Amino acid sequence: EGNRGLVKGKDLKQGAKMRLVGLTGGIASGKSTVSSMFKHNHISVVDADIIARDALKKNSGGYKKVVAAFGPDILQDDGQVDRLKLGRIVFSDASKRQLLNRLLAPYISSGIFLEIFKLWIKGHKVIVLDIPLLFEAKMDKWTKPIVVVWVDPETQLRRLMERDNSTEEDARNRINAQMSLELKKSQADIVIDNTGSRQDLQERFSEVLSQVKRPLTWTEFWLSRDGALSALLGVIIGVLAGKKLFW
Ligand SMILES: CC(C)(COP(=O)(O)OP(=O)(O)OC[C@H]1O[C@@H](n2cnc3c(N)ncnc32)[C@H](O)[C@@H]1O)[C@@H](O)C(=O)NCCC(=O)NCCS
Ligand SMILES: Nc1ncnc2c1ncn2[C@@H]1O[C@H](COP(=O)(O)OP(=O)(O)OP(=O)(O)O)[C@@H](O)[C@H]1O
Repeated sequence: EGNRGLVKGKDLKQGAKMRLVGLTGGIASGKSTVSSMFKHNHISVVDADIIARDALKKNSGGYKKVVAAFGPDILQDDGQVDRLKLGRIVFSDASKRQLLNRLLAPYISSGIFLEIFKLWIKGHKVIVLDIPLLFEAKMDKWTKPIVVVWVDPETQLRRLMERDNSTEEDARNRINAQMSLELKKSQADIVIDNTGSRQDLQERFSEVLSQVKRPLTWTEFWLSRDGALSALLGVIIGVLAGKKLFW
């Protein structure tokens, strides 16, 4: 067993296990909506978009790399990154997007692992990872089950344009910057179809919640204390070595 010798007793062994639930989908498919439902049910969520935002904060390591690569044109008067402007650039040009992903990847992945580590230290056993690019960044191998929030393409485009008040062209560019939602759906353990009403979503969510909260099994033992520690060390060493781990 993964945690033999480190903890004694059945309850403590259970306590050493951890379930990392992957939550992903397409842009505007409803991940944040589902993620707040998890939070309302006292399940902790690590939000990759927030970590990515921190990675671009003024004078952070990621900020310096991105400004050096993209030039001061992407800055506002106050020196912060103009996210709308940078978004227009990277969502209409695949090579620039790859460049941005490559520059930010080490900060985002280490930020995600740090958050997981903090929650794990506090004894959280079920942690939801809300990561839009879970598959693209190959982080799906860390998570089980993988929950994909799906919507039909017309609904996705309409909700995206309404939410961001964007043109159809900008919205389509953003959708096309991601792996197709159909492909993500085919790789999911659990699919949440969010094409219907919010009420429909709430009902489907309740079913998913009970699946996510079912007792932890020994198939999850590799994420025990030993497993988590070695994974974390691996990531830290990888990041320090400057390896391209996820992109
Ligand atoms: C380009 C940026 C500045 C645009 O900022 P903006 O505030 O307009 O959008 P926001 O960050 O809220 O992202 C909205 C959605 O866009 C999608 N998205 C963001 N980055 C990417 C990307 N590199 N590739 C594909 N889709 C992306 C996600 O679905 C995300 O939920 C920003 O998205 C960014 O820094 N992206 C690179 C970092 C990244 O990969 N983030 C995704 C987290 S895993
Ligand atoms: N079932 C629903 N009915 C109507 N509107 C919905 C439904 N679910 C979500 N929405 C709305 O659709 C938009 C997209 O949802 P949300 O922001 O949760 O998507 P997201 O997947 O987190 O997007 P992103 O990838 O950009 O972070 C929001 O404006 C949200 O309020």
